Amino acid sequence: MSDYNLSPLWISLRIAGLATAITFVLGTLAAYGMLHYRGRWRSLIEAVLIAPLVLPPTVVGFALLLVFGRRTILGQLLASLDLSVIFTWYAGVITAVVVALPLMYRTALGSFQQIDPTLLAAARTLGASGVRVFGQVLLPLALPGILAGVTLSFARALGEFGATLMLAGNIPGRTQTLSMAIFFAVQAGDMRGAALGSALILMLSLGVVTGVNLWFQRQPLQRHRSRNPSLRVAAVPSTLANRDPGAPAPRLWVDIHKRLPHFELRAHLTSRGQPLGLLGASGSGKSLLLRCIAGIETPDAGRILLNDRVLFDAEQGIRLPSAQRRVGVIFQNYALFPHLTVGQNIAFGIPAGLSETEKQERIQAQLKSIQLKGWENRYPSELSGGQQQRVALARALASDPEILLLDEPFSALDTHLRSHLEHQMSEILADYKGVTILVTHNMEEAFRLCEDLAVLEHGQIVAQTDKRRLFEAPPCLSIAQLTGCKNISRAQPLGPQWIAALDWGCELQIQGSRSGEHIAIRAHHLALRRDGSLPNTFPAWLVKWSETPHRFTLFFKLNSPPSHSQDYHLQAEVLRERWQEMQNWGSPWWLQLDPSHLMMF
Ligand SMILES: Nc1ncnc2c1ncn2[C@@H]1O[C@H](COP(=O)(O)OP(=O)(O)OP(=O)(O)O)[C@@H](O)[C@H]1O
Repeated sequence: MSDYNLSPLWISLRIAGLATAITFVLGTLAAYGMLHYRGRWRSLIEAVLIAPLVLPPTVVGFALLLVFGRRTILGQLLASLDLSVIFTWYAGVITAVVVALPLMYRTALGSFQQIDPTLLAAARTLGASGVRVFGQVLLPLALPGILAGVTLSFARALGEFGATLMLAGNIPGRTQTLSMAIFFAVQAGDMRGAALGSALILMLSLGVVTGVNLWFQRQPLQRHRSRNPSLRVAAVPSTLANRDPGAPAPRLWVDIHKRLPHFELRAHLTSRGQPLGLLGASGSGKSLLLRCIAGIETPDAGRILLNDRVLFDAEQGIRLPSAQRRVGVIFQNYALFPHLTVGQNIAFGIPAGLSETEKQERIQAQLKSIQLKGWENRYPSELSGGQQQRVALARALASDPEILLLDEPFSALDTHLRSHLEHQMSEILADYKGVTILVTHNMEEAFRLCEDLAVLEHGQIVAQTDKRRLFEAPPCLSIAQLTGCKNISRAQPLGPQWIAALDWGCELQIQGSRSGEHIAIRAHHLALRRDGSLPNTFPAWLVKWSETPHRFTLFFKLNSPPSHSQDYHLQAEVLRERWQEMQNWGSPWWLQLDPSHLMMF
């Protein structure tokens, strides 16, 4: 070993080291650029970036000679500056970058694509610029893939032979790398030299790969230990402080149109400062509407106004980016940054310009308000679903948003936690003075948390009104169903104030002059009587029942006994205690459809 010329080793390390650094920068930037680029040149650009991986090294070398050769334009330009690339170690760096770049690019792109896009959207809604999203969210989350790319690039650069030989030549002591030294040692019959060179390359490549793997295996532990920010614990007032009580109520005005390949959203919505519940069947466009308001999606036409600001105006070409909209979004999966602690997650959205002390005060105030004081150094993976939801709420509120968009925030929680967190949420929302929109499937939840309700159906807002009004007088059949009405029958007019309920097999007296094709009554409005003396009262046979801890749902058939378990007309809901009294009355019961509770559609 002592007489082995080590210059190829140093040249290889110098070339591979510099090439890896350049490849890392170019590869990750190219991957970031291509992550969002959907233009028509995408396939061609990808093909060019990947080509060196699939082309023979001699072809790559020849192509580089055509670019950097002494007779080319670039070569002559360099010569006029007394510079030359070919037959220098820089040529080795250039070829190593070209052949390693596809590996770095592909691995980085693959890692970026694995990252939940909601995390990036969340970062943008919290006011982060593109550079910050890249540096603080995308890059750290893609770190395993990026490191794999760096390792592969280093190994590839270290082993590059054919293209380097063509561009840099084999000049001992200047451009001769280990790979070349091995090749020429074999040619010269120096098997011992070739074996030593090969062993060096093997040790270097395996050493780097193993070293990176070992470092990375220790990483989760290191993260939890070393990244604990020195968050100062101090008793501070809540930052959810009420805004000026005399301030005008916050307002949102939305009138937008967005066309997707299989869906069209045409939504007109206003919010007058009270929490607004957004109801609608699955796929009706609720999340899409929120994403348009947050600036994650861009409508094709229309306007979005928030207080005195225009967030979007297609005609005037105004498209305020998410980061400038001052929206706080609670995503369905909460979208907490997994590589940041609870404290760092909350700090992410705090507007720039505050001093470190003010920042810490705001974090502590948020932690206090969500009852997670002392949890600032935990990672999201160490929290329960309910705790994650609260951190997401605190993170959104810490960014001081003018509007809070909550996309089914309780959907991932069990019933007990749901009601507990709903209570906490209602207290926080009561203090929050911005616009709130809550998307939910749960009618009762919407009723408890919101004052106004809007209903979205097939991409259109079909109703927006005070919650009580929506339940008492649903404007259409689908809203009656959506708000929990279980008894619906086709209707046929019989005369003034009389209709035939075709599916219930009875004739009913109705109030006023309302007409329609359907008649409906809510299950809790059906009344059980001892006799048929009141209007719209019919003999009813009990077909079956289902029970919850406090209520019974009773399935009745009117006017004749049932023939099977599906042979029923109406569902009535009664409290358990009341049913225990009534069940002794004996069959048939008398069921009253009070005219004042009948709804026509
Ligand atoms: N990026 C997209 N590209 C194409 N179609 C989309 C896209 N985003 C949403 N859609 C379609 O738009 C419609 C509305 O989706 P959206 O997620 O808003 O529904 P939703 O009412 O929130 O449903 P859920 O209650 O199930 O979450 C769906 O039919 C969906 O397939």
